[in-house]
Amino acid sequence: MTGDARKTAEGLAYLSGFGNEHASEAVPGALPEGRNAPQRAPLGLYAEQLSGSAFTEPRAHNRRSWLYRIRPSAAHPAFTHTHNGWIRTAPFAESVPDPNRLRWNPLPEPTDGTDFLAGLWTLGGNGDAAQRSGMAVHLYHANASMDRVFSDADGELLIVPERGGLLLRTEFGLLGVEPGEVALIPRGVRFRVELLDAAPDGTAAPSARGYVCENYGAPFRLPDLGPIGANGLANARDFRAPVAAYEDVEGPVEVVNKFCGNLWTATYDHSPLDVVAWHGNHVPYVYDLRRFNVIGSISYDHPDPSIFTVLTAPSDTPGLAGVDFVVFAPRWLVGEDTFRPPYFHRNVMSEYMGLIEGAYDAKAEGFVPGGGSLHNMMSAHGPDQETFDRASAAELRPQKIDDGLAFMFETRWPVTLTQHAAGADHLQRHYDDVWRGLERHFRPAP
Ligand SMILES: O=C(O)Cc1cc(O)ccc1O
Ligand SMILES: [Fe+2]
Repeated sequence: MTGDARKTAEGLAYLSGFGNEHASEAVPGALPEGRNAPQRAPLGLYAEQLSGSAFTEPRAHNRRSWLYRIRPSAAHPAFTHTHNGWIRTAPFAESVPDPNRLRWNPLPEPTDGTDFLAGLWTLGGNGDAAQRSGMAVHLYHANASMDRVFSDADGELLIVPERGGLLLRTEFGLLGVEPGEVALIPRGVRFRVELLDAAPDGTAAPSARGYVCENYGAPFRLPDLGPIGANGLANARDFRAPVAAYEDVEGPVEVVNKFCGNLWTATYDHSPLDVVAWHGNHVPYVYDLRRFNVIGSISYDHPDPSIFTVLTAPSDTPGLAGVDFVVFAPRWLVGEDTFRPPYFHRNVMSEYMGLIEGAYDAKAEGFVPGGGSLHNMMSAHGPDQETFDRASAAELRPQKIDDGLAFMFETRWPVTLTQHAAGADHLQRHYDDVWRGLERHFRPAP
């Protein structure tokens, strides 16, 4: 069930644009013309709608796709409850919400035969999946491709690889996603995660690793640009959706469905990745973070990191995100008479940060690729002592920050940890010490 022997993202075709009404057919004539549900769909296919928003939501936010498939999704046996592995779901009540600054090293290497789903490890989250609000932070590590198929009724999945490329076989077609890129699987869309080859000779990467934001709330969208104008930040045309590609497989296929926090499994007698044509706007996509158009201060002061928002999942309160996905991409710093790294701060929003490669400009050491930090609501944080000392004394020439790629999931509610994250061996025990050496410099008299 894992398809081609060699797994590479080369040569995959894509459709360009964010939120578009895309249309694609893997077989000419598979997509009906002029209507969604003809009496008999072309080529003997079944027509089916997948709704990602209520039917009646405003047109600008309405999301649905029409799928033309070999079998309707309804043709499946009953799901039975299975074990949840390391996956947990909001509401999170396993641990006492922690006001401390917390930082983790990367997950340990997975045991042999760990696929993406078995290697999905929930750090924590907020809200309530059944109420369709809030989010969860997960990490993953995997050294095997999935044979099974997964779908998440609880939310959309923003996948942020840190190590190893992934091939996502979805109902809508194939997406390749490498470290430095992100992929989004919309709520309810079925997919399988396979590991891309690390080398052209077909050698698979020893393991893949990364982060996942599970967004239970309103789907991620591009932020408004306000006075920035019509262009900039993540440009819509750089988002890529797959072209239709289908599996025509008869035989047992395990399908795992995450529903209100639990995993349910059923063995289908065919592959549900059997969509021959589709059209609509509830679609998976990939985005290369290096395409992000970074906008910042060209005069003085360090702007708030909202300027680096790639995608925002709005709440019911204007300007208040359920979760923002923010990237700290390569950029020039030119601020005059300015402390250039991130400032000291306390924030009503809660900040989970991860590192895709290199280093992050607020932390001299200890924040490593594959690791992560959590600065919950109002916890005091900012540059570590070494960064503060260096930046306070630095000569303010134009400076290129191009030695790392960090990101943040910034959310409106505190993140409560799972028990396994709160007690993890890879939780750093002395993170507070990075701010310990910040001495007083106050001199009341000049
Ligand atoms: O805490 C962090 O490193 C993230 C962050 C970056 C920044 O440039 C300003 C504020 C902020 O929370
Ligand atoms: Fe912060």
